[in-house]
Amino acid sequence: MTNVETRYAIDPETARKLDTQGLRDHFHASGLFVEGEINLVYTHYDRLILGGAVPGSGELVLDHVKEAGTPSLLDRRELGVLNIGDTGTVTVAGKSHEIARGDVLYVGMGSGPVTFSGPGRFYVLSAPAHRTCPTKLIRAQDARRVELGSAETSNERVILQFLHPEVAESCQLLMGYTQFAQGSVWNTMPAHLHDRRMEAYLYFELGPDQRVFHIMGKPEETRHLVMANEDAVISPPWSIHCGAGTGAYTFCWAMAGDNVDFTDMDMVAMEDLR
Ligand SMILES: O=C(O)C(=O)C[C@H](O)C(=O)CO
Ligand SMILES: [Zn+2]
Repeated sequence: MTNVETRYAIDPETARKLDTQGLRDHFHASGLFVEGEINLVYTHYDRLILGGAVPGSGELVLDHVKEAGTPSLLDRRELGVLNIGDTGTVTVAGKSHEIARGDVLYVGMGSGPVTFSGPGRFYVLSAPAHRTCPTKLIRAQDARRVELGSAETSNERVILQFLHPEVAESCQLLMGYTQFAQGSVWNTMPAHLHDRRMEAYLYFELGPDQRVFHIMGKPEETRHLVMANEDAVISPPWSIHCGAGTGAYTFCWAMAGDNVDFTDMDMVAMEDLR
């Protein structure tokens, strides 16, 4: 079963007038990971699709998605898959890939239906593509590592880059996840903007009684969204995206838009935040 929810893009002036539920309706997504289901959110920000596939004891096939307007989803799109569960299998074009927790599979445009099986919990991300790049499994140990932050500012962390020009070629998708040193809770602080690219975050490995306070909005007009384990947030191109956890967590970031330049960021000065 594949369920799809559409989220339309809204401008910052509209967003600043929203109450808590309004913000959640537009930017927050929960319940993506349900056994026996593929649950997708189709956002009109750069037409990124994000979602979860949890096959359990059966098999799930990602194929026709009406919202994409093509017979098969990947006819005009590329796909990234991160496994946040136990080792599972993703089969593409007759080839099965064993994906361990923390590995990422890139699937190129035109690959046809994608089949999920085994005890994995698969986070899927798809963006429109204009050419085929090779399907590639990237193990966690082969990701590009960027160490940032410090214990003094509670933001010591390592960014693991999987869909990045130096690791695996893609058309639009950039993707990876960020892990924290023990005791560090702040992600993406100091904050930044990149109006040329939207971003989506999935928070995971968060305890059931813990939450991440995800901060969004224009730097001079911030709001927060309270995120539980396996909740996702859509970050519009005009918004900062950062957060602090009440406990340990990991988050997957993914971007689509004008370029695949991870360092294309406009830093926001602390004194400009409101
Ligand atoms: O911890 C961080 O900082 C990040 O992971 C930043 C995101 O990857 C990002 O916002 C990239 O634009
Ligand atoms: Zn960013």
